[in-house]
Amino acid sequence: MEHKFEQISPHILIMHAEHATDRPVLAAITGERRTLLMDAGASPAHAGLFREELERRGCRLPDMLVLTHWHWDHSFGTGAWGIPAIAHKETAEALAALSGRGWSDEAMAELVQAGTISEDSAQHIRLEYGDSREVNVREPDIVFTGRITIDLGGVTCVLTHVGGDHSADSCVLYVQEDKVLFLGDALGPSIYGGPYKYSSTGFLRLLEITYGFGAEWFVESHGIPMNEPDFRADLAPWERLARLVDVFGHNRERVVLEMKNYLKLEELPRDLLQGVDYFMAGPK
Ligand SMILES: O=c1ccn([C@@H]2O[C@H](COP(=O)(O)O)[C@@H](O)[C@H]2O)c(=O)[nH]1
Repeated sequence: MEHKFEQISPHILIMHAEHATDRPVLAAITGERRTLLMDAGASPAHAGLFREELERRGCRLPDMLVLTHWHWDHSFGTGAWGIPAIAHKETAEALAALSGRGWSDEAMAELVQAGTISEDSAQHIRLEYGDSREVNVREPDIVFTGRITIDLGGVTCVLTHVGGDHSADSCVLYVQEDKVLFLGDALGPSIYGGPYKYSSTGFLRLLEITYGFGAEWFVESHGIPMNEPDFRADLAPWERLARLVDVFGHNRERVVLEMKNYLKLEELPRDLLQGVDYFMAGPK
């Protein structure tokens, strides 16, 4: 399989997301004194591929890492880096609850049953780690609440807790000098413990926070980096959908009708129809 790496701004090299096992974007942000890693990766194999590329390019290897949220694909690679990990208090609590557990099929079935992970995640973990899997969940070393700023030497990274439907511990990382905002999965729906859900007011709050940074580039963990005009265009129908749900509540028919009128379409595309379902399943 081909792996894709890209220098997206003067100080940032990313490893692109890979969809077979749902590996998210990883980023190395390098200043004059230090390199910060954004997300640890799904596994030692995932982490190892990025490390090899950094070495091949002669980049300074990461001195510390930050986690955008606890989900396995972002955090289970932590131990492989052997560096201090920084995470929000709720991320640390979620990882503490998973650390020391077994990850056999039976053990994962229990976690699925409890709504801690989904069957899709269990399947992705099986594919990422193979049959004789050894999963090492490491707890973070530095725990914060609210916001933490990391000075890499001429490059300032601000990790901010934003919460949201996807995961209550979600954080976003803003690299000030490069005007790049890493969103993790903060804009996604809730995926564990029941049907996928969005709350319209929660989603609109997150959009306001997102645009408030003044970023020129936006990176969602399972997508491709987008400049501001493309990102706004991509999010516009979702923003409209959330505003309609704010007004019409769980009146699905009306929301769908208004969306069709707005988009001047006979039928809504599949992803937006799915989005309507997520908003209908969630609180306002
Ligand atoms: O729509 C989705 C998205 C993700 N999953 C599974 O959950 C984990 C964690 O999700 P993140 O969005 O990366 O935090 C992911 O790796 C998938 O296994 C899902 O089931 N449905």
